[in-house]
Amino acid sequence: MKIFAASIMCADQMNVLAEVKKVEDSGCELWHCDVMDGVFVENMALFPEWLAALKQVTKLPLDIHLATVTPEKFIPMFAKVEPAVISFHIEAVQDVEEMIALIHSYGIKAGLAINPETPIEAVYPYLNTVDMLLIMTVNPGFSGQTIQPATIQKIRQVKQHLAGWPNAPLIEVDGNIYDQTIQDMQALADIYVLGTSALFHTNDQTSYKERVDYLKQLTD
Ligand SMILES: O=C(CO)[C@H](O)[C@H](O)COP(=O)(O)O
Repeated sequence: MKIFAASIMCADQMNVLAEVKKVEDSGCELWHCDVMDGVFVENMALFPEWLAALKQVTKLPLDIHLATVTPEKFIPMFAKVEPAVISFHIEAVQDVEEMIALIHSYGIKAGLAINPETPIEAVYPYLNTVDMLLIMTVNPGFSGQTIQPATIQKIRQVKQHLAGWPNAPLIEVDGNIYDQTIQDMQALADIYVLGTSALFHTNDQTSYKERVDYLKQLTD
């Protein structure tokens, strides 16, 4: 069984408490939290105090994705929120190992995020030290985009590369994840981020729990 993470930026921001309850009852096991700085991506989202407030009202752990430049500035700020994992972008740093060590120094799991255009081989030197690989299947920044199909081959390739590794990092996928793309990924990922494509702001009348139950059986 795979893990599903609900993307909090996609929730109804005027009814966050109700959304928290519905997501907690749905079988999602993580909150995916996109932090956007308006520089690395052309959008802004989430700040430490907001996530600290979320942490007060939810029992689900936080999975923070820094879609930012200078993650070395943001990691200490967001470490205070005590998330389960912080991911940063390989495209945003010179010294990847240093950033992984900085996250680990707070006792937090480290994730390495990669954009659709970056060749998957770029992450290979770090797969021994990261806990999670976040493969963006759309360009980060905005919800509601269409998957870039070539990213599915990247997931397949890294999964083959990791075959047989005893402590392989978990593979998380984010961007336009829904029935069809989950099936196209053939259960290659470990963590699926659900945003507007499958969970929030859809016209689907079924409950979040019914949707997550259905999506989970597609990953078996
Ligand atoms: O990555 C993101 C934005 O950059 C969000 O997590 C994303 O919005 C996920 O969901 P969807 O693509 O279904 O809206």
